[in-house]
Amino acid sequence: MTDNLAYQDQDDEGLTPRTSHGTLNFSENHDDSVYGSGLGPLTSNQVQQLRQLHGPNTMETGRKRSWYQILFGALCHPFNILLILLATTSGVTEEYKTMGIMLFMVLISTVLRFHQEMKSEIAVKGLLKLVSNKVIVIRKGDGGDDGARIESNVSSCDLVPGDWVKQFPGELVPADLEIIESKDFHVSQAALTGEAIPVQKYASKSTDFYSNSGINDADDNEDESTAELLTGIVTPKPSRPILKFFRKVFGLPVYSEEKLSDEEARNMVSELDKPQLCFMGSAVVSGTATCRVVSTGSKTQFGRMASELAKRRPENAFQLGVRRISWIFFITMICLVPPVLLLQGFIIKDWYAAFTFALSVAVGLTPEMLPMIVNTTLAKGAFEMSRRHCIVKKLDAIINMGGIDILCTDKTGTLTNSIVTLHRYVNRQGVSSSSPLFLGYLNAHFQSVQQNPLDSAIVSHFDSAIENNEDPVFSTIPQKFTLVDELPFDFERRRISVILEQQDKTNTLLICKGAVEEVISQCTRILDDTTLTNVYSMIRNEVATHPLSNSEQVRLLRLNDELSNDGLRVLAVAYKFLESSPVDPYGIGDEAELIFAGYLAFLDPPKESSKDAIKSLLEHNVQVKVLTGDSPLVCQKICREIGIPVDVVVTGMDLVGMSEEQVRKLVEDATIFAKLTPIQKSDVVRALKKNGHIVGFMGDGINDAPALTEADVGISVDSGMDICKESADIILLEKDLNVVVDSVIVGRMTYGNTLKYIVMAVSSNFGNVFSMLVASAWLPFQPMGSLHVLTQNLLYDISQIAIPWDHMDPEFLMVPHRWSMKSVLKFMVMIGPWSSVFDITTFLFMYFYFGIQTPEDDVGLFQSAWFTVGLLTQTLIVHMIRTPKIPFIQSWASLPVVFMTVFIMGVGLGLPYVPEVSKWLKLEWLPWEFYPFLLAVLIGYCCVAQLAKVIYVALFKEWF
Ligand SMILES: Nc1ncnc2c1ncn2[C@@H]1O[C@H](COP(=O)(O)OP(=O)(O)OP(=O)(O)O)[C@@H](O)[C@H]1O
Ligand SMILES: [Mg+2]
Repeated sequence: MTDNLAYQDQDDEGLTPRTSHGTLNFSENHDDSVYGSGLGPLTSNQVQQLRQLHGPNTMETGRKRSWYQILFGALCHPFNILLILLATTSGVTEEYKTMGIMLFMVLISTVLRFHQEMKSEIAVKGLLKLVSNKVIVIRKGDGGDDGARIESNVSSCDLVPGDWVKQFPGELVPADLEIIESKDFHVSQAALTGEAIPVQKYASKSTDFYSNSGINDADDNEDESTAELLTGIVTPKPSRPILKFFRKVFGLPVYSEEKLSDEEARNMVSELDKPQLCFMGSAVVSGTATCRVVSTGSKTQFGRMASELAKRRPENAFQLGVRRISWIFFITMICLVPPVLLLQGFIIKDWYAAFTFALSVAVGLTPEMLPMIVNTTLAKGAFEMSRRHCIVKKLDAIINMGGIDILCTDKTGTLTNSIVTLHRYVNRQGVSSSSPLFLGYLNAHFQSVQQNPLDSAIVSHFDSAIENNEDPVFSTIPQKFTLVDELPFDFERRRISVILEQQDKTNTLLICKGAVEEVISQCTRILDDTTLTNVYSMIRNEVATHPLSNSEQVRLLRLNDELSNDGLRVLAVAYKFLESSPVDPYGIGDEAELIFAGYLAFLDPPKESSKDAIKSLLEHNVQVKVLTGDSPLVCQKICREIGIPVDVVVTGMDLVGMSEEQVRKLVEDATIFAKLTPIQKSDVVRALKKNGHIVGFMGDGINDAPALTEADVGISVDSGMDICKESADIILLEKDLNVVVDSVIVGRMTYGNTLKYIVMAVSSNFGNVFSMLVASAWLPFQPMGSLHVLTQNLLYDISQIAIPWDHMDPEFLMVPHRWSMKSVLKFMVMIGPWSSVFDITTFLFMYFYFGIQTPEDDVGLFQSAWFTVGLLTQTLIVHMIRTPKIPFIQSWASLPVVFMTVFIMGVGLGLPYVPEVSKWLKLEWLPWEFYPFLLAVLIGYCCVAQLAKVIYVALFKEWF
């Protein structure tokens, strides 16, 4: 009990008074006045009152951000802060013009980033509303406490403490729950503990007491264990308003103010171990349960841990790369500014001017637009994807999407239509027979787990058989049985059984259906179907059966192969009679010595659209591999039809016992992986990743969740299991591979535009560093005034704001791309210094041709000339670097980029001639002799840069 009380002991003052059995939290969570008189399901009135008290069952995590958080994020980037600091320094030294320009840069980068991020946030929020996790809730009807229990499907946000919910495999536990009743109920708490192995949860003795006695009684009860159970329910510290505000602004969860202490963490673990409690964020792996909600939203254990959990997410290569690049810029600046200051100070002997010059060089070397361009490009990518009905949960997943070179996918619904129909039902001889249909129907009808497409197909086929009056006995069937027990489906056994009792209590029947090998392996006899007069004779045990011989087993497997080769998905159906009141509860051990009844064969034809999508993926150099739990033959047939190569087929059995090396080799060659368990699916993805691939995984079933988490990009669909949507990075509103193709292209485009800016910034900065050092060391005057440096920088920044709206060459979009720091550095060294050659040429020209050699000469002309040359070459670099081709001849930038660059070049050329502005900026008229030189420099620069590009591509076989 002390364990649980320990972390209840804190409120704002750390002084939560305890009740006799627990703490205030207990009474807070279970306030009698609103909690209802007992612990049965709630009435709608109670639900309303509880919702007012506890709010919706949501948490302030994830990517939902309000406008001021987005604005704050856009403004408070280290580069902006640096600029604001530099601007403040300029303000202090009364350099108001410099200050104004710096603040204007901050304004542009903030406003643009804010605008694009808001736009994408609104679009994604709108789509996210369409994706909500539903849960079956049991509430009382209008008759108040006496009202009938009504089950309904509600959004998990609508749950309140006290609600009763039903839980099924694949669902996420929607709140902290206490189990009332369960069957083989296993949950994975990996999201909370990192422990992948599912744990069993069941109602404990104390819970039984609790649920039977009603909350008021429980409060008075002496039973310590009940109090212990209840005190496990956490109410976190309410945040102080001021802290709450700042946490909100910083996008941190407002409900968890501090890190858990060791003791708290220990207590939490002991909570997680309790078999009768299930926690939000866990996933139901198998079995079913009826539970009562104990805490919702931020009051759950998950809510409390969310800030800790968020930190666990590792950065991907791209995020890490951008951070490193930012550091490189920063360090370069720190290293360069002091020598520039000293050189200038000693040479021109004006320390004030040297200081302002060094300051503006610092600004010039800061890629202040980097965060704006990266985030705007990503946000724009997310917006583009949202237009294709594709929700990006994590922004950087877009970049990974562009890098995918292998797409693994499940089969049903992705490659095939999700509409499965029951096509044939045959006996051991392959002849149509009602017995497998009849047994299959009972199995599908009585199982409590939500039906999958195969079960739905059986039920709807059976219903239409009743409608068509195919067999009059059919219509009376469900009423003749009651469900006694059930052995739920799992992906290891690949079978599901129900145990039914005939209402006249004559027989107890186990009906098993599942994957062919897995069912036949449990059969010892086979139904002699020829003696069947009507299906009742079978369940009355009036039909002959005979032992299943080895040769007959082989024949059955051959029949399965024949059906599978026709593209049919086959399930085997078997049954047996059981003792009606066994000593031990029914269990998986009862699935033995079964009587084989026949096959059900389903039609699940390939999707028309997937053929084009596969072709397009292959054209875009994305290999497609199918990872399925289904049989290899059906999968091969479908793959052949839609154009996936089927050279090497691997099954789950092949992988068992293989070394990591062998698996890594095998996964390269094979395209079809059949009969995989969920863990094997994720093993295959991991092996591919280890081989150096960027792997996308698309799936929608509970068995796909581990692989979705493992993959670089997990893709799921709105109609998929909750756990899949939770594990995925990208959710599609329609399960269509063509949307994946579009997303890959958007990803590559986004990556290209981001990288374009990064390599432009690194290479032009690298060149500038050289030019500045040479100029400072050589010239006895400033090569450019600080105001010139800043204005040039500002104009250059403006010319680049259209980059997120640029396009990439079609060739670039045809291949996957991945972040490589090495490439960026190579680029910087190989391409960067060329601009310095032309800067130094300009110095020489001004020095010798115009004779500007001492501070007494026309320094203003020198500065104006370098201002113009620097601005024009820098702006041209946008066109040079965006493509490995010849700009304007082989490849054009998008209209916004062309417009912005031409506009800025025009402004640069015109500025010296605008009377007031040129005076303000200290720019001078340039004589006509300068212009032929300028033209020669620009042409020379383009030629040299093009040559450098050709050499670079020839050497490294890549262009970023
Ligand atoms: N409702 C069911 N009843 C009995 N057996 C089932 C049922 N659902 C699936 N199985 C068996 O388990 C096997 C694996 O399940 P399933 O086909 O759903 O795996 P999967 O990997 O999700 O396949 P896919 O790639 O087609 O989505 C199936 O081939 C089938 O034999
Ligand atoms: Mg599936």
